[in-house]
Amino acid sequence: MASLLDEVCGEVVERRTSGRSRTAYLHVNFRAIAPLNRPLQIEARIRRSVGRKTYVDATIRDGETGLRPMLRAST
Ligand SMILES: CCCCCCCCCC(=O)SCCNC(=O)CCNC(=O)[C@H](O)C(C)(C)COP(=O)(O)OP(=O)(O)OC[C@H]1O[C@@H](n2cnc3c(N)ncnc32)[C@H](O)[C@@H]1OP(=O)(O)O
Repeated sequence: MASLLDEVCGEVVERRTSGRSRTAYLHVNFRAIAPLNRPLQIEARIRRSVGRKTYVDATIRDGETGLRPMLRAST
């Protein structure tokens, strides 16, 4: 789950900013148990950019219910 969040955050930064990037830190909050064998909904948004640093927030939700996030991450 943490790797998924890292990947999606990296992808958003790659698409929205110029140049190569890499994760400096990844903070993950596990808020609920993520179900197996069900689709997941993963969302990542750039929170702010300061110089060459980009801050990203991401969530993973149940892909069928879309209810409150099971995981939250910030990078
Ligand atoms: C289609 C494409 C899809 C792409 C998906 C890709 C998924 C991406 C997943 C990954 O990124 S995997 C790679 C995992 N990451 C790494 O391997 C990074 C390893 N670490 C580094 O390369 C360096 O430590 C890093 C570039 C992050 C920072 O080195 P620098 O020499 O640039 O840092 P420097 O010491 O000059 O500090 C610059 C600023 O960053 C801050 N900083 C550095 N490391 C930090 C850190 N770890 N956490 C928080 N802040 C950090 C530091 O405080 C400072 O802040 P200020 O400018 O405000 O003073």
